[in-house]
Amino acid sequence: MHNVVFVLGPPGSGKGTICAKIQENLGYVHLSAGDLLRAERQREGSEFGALIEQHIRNGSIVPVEITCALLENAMNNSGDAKGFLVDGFPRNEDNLQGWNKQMTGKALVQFVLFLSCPVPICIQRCLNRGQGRTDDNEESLKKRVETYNRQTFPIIEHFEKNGLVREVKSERSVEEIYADVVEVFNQAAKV
Ligand SMILES: Nc1ncnc2c1ncn2[C@@H]1O[C@H](COP(=O)(O)OP(=O)(O)OP(=O)(O)O)[C@@H](O)[C@H]1O
Ligand SMILES: Nc1ccn([C@@H]2O[C@H](COP(=O)(O)O)[C@@H](O)[C@H]2O)c(=O)n1
Ligand SMILES: [Mg+2]
Repeated sequence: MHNVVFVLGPPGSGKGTICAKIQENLGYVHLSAGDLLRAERQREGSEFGALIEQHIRNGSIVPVEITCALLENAMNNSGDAKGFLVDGFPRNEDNLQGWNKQMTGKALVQFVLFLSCPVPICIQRCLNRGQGRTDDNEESLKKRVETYNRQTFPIIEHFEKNGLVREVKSERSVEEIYADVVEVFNQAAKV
């Protein structure tokens, strides 16, 4: 059984940054759904490359069959891990249903780490990111934020109703955020 922490928040809220620190210090393996999709987009011979790029530019969500297969493969190929930080997933109802269908009995969701941050700050961070992402531009960001508000936030609310959400405000320095995140993981380890 894989232990899983879902990590959600608006685009640019710092999910990847904080997951890298958790992976470095707390023994969880970081799996970013977006990174896995970008790698699949680049893989020679992938039948999904063009479809993935279309969704990434439009800020829309790739069908779960593709994303969940990438996540499950990555988990199975990671060897023994204390748990997995599944960053940027589930992003919509299709992701959630597909995960439940494919991963029930194979993964246990410990909690959902929600990095909350005002959208204008998130947009500025993405525009300054400098990684050459095809979706870090004003037009794509507008669509990504819309997708977050319309499709992803309701998923966070769903988990909130089930008592699974641990919110950490991420409009602060990485050090301040990470200190609160460590506390969340310490509390989770006690139960
Ligand atoms: N607390 C912070 N304060 C200032 N800048 C930050 C902070 N956290 C992350 N950043 C910067 O903001 C940018 C976006 O961060 P990151 O890639 O971690 O976000 P993300 O939530 O994974 O975004 P996306 O959803 O687009 O993948 C990066 O350039 C990162 O260095
Ligand atoms: N569950 C997911 C996650 C991501 N995507 C697509 O990738 C884009 C980038 O994601 P980041 O988390 O790296 O920002 C995202 O806008 C989607 O197009 C997805 O489809 N499903
Ligand atoms: Mg990211």
